[in-house]
Amino acid sequence: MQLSHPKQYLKIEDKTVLEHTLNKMMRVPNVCVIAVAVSDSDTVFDKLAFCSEKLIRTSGGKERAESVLNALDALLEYKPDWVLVHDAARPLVDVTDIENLISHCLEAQQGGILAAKVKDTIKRGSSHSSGTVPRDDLWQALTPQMFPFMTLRSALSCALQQGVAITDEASAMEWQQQPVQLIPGRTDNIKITTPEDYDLACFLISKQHKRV
Ligand SMILES: Nc1ccn([C@@H]2O[C@H](COP(=O)(O)OP(=O)(O)OP(=O)(O)O)[C@@H](O)[C@H]2O)c(=O)n1
Ligand SMILES: C[C@](O)(CO)[C@H](O)COP(=O)(O)O
Repeated sequence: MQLSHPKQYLKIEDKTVLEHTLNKMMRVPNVCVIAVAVSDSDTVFDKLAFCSEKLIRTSGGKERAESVLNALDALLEYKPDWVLVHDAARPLVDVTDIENLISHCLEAQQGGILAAKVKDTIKRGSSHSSGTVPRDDLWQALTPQMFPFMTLRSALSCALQQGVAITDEASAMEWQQQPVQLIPGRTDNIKITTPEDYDLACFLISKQHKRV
């Protein structure tokens, strides 16, 4: 985003991206505790006006997987059976989608992720296309991603120790041959990565607020 401050503190309407995201997670009845991985040098988080005893602050890591592992370590004392991992940069997530993910995982007793079927024609190449990729079984991984707590912790910890590339929790579970259900989620659950995503997120949040 080429910003001077972390993108989770960009304002959308009267709140930061992070507050919008956390408000969504706090509305999910099954969520008992939320660990937020925040850089140790961050001075903004503690000034945000969250009034929830559900929230705990943990240290962020250099990579996403390290942040997640730190957060899982902080949750150990609560002895959770399951955990949902969500990107701060996805404030548009739909609470009904999260509840649907939770139901599927609990019913099947298997982990799963919100995901969206790829709907565009996909090309392979750098400056020129070297071909079109069949997309019948291609999905875009979204978050939250929900897994049995101890299995995820051990998969992430082994993957980090062995230098395996982990861009989401599902990749650590796949590497350990653990099942990952693909649960269709709304495609407007976008990750704010570029300035265009931010503009779209502002528009979508105002639309969501008009619906509620
Ligand atoms: N060291 C890191 C990096 C990322 N994340 C989390 O991973 C999510 C997805 O990462 P992404 O936003 O794609 O990556 P960043 O490195 O945060 O951002 P950017 O690509 O815009 O630089 C973020 O919302 C954040 O919640 C994290 O916890 N710790
Ligand atoms: C978890 C994720 O948002 C799923 O789409 C994504 O993998 C985050 O990874 P990034 O490499 O930080 O974009």
